[in-house]
Amino acid sequence: MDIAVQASLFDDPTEGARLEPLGDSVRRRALTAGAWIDVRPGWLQGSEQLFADLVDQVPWRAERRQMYDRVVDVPRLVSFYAEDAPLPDPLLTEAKTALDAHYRCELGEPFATAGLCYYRDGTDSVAWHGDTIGRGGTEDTIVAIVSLGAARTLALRPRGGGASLRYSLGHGDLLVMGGSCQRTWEHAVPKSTRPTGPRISVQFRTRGVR
Ligand SMILES: O=C(O)CCC(=O)C(=O)O
Ligand SMILES: [Fe+2]
Repeated sequence: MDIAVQASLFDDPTEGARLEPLGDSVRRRALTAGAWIDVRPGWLQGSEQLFADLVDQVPWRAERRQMYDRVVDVPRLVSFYAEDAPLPDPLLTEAKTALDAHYRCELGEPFATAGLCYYRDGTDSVAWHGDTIGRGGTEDTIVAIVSLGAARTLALRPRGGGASLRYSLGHGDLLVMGGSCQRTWEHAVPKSTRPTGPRISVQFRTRGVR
């Protein structure tokens, strides 16, 4: 291929999105109580156009969510893709396939659903919670999060108190919560007072975990 043509292919944001191999590029951090976090920065490369397509094409809706004993408004937009629902972009299907291959032995089942969240700016957020609706409240599970767009903080803290951890996630980063993380730890995306660009997070979960 002509070098000029090749260069223009790489420059074209619509052609750019691709997944790096996972393999041993994933770093695990053991938390307390059998919880763990895997991190793979920059897993999804060149996702600018994918981000713009998802903003335009996903049927976003406002969220209300059960938080402890109440149903509250959550300041962000969401869209849920149930098991077998076609995902809004083939790259997300590819991501699910790669995560299935990487976690299948440990997880014992495939990822089934995809929850998409759209944080329009720093005032959008999600409060401290675990994904405990369904099996995540009683069993170990794995929730894999791919982050697109501007970086936001994902904070984690042990239930019952203790120091929190903060990860800056955007631009194709992968963070995976595993083991007892949903029931022994909580996570949140805090509001940001700094000017903050939009972020989309894609959470892959197993059947019966929300
Ligand atoms: O935006 C994120 O990365 C986290 C989203 C989340 O925790 C949830 O929707 O349950
Ligand atoms: Fe969550």
